[in-house]
Amino acid sequence: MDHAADAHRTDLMTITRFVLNEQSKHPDSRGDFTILLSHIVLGCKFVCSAVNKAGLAKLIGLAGETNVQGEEQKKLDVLSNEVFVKALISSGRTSILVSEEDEEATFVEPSKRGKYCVVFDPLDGSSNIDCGVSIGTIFGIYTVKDRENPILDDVLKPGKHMVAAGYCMYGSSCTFVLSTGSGVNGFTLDPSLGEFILTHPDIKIPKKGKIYSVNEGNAKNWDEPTAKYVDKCKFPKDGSSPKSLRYVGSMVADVHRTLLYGGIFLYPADKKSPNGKLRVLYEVFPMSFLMEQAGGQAFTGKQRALDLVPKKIHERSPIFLGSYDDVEEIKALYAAEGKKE
Ligand SMILES: O=P(O)(O)OC[C@H]1O[C@](O)(COP(=O)(O)O)[C@@H](O)[C@@H]1O
Ligand SMILES: [Mg+2]
Ligand SMILES: [Mg+2]
Repeated sequence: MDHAADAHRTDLMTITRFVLNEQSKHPDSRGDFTILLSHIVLGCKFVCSAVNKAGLAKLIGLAGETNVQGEEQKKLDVLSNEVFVKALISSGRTSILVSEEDEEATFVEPSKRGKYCVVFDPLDGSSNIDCGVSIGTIFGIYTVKDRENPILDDVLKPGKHMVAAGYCMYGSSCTFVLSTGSGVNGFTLDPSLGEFILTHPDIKIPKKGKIYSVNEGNAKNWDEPTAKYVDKCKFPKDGSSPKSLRYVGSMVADVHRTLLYGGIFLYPADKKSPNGKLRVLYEVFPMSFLMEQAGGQAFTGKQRALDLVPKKIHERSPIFLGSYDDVEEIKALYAAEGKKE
């Protein structure tokens, strides 16, 4: 690194500095959230490094092992889960953890408890892990009502009650996107500094987009409003240009592109999966929270996604999210369908 040329970079807005600035706006804050977030960020850096080395894992091992010949490698999603569970518990700021990888919620032992509950998908986009395509981590944060007595209802709450949500995308660059309920900000990892730097301040999703994103291989089983909507994207009758189709198959990557370029991401219900595929607590809610904070919308086919009240921690829901006007269109189609019934 050319230190003289890089001297000016010390005034960069790192994620820690950003969150400390936010914290200073709340005089009664004791820094618990800042500490929790720094542990999440550390987990993301660790997973980012493991993802970058994934193709070499058979040779050099993951998690810093140097000679693992003959030893079975940990799968990346299992490793990521361990990383986040440890990072979150050691923050001393959590009481309940819900991970996609664990059947049951984890209740943190009393001596390590704190005021937050974290729901997370440690590695999202599992079908893309082995071919080096973008994957990510998704998280949402609630507060616990009574720290002495955390209960499952502390996390079985509508997404609108989250105090923060975000994701980290392990792609051509490592990008961390965060909302604490007052807008959305994006940070990019500078590998030479090991710091996330604010690169996308105050992200606003375009009001209308030119891209739709869906697994069209499921079209045969879609309901009528979804089928009609996708047909309109391809054969618009109002003289506008057809939308482009982009589908990575990693929610983090598909939602990140939707957030920056505009458009709509759909994972609808179908005849085979009446509740869709994506999980309410750690996929649908955090992404819906970010979309609304960026000026977009998130809809389940029946209601505002953030109003859903989950009954189980791994519950699923159909989801349509993205640019305000594009989601308005699909809402109108579902409303018209409802009137027919
Ligand atoms: O392969 P499909 O059916 O299109 O599903 C893709 C969706 O499944 C997911 O991979 C599910 O997440 P996990 O990989 O965390 O299980 C999403 O990231 C993505 O949006
Ligand atoms: Mg996922
Ligand atoms: Mg996952």
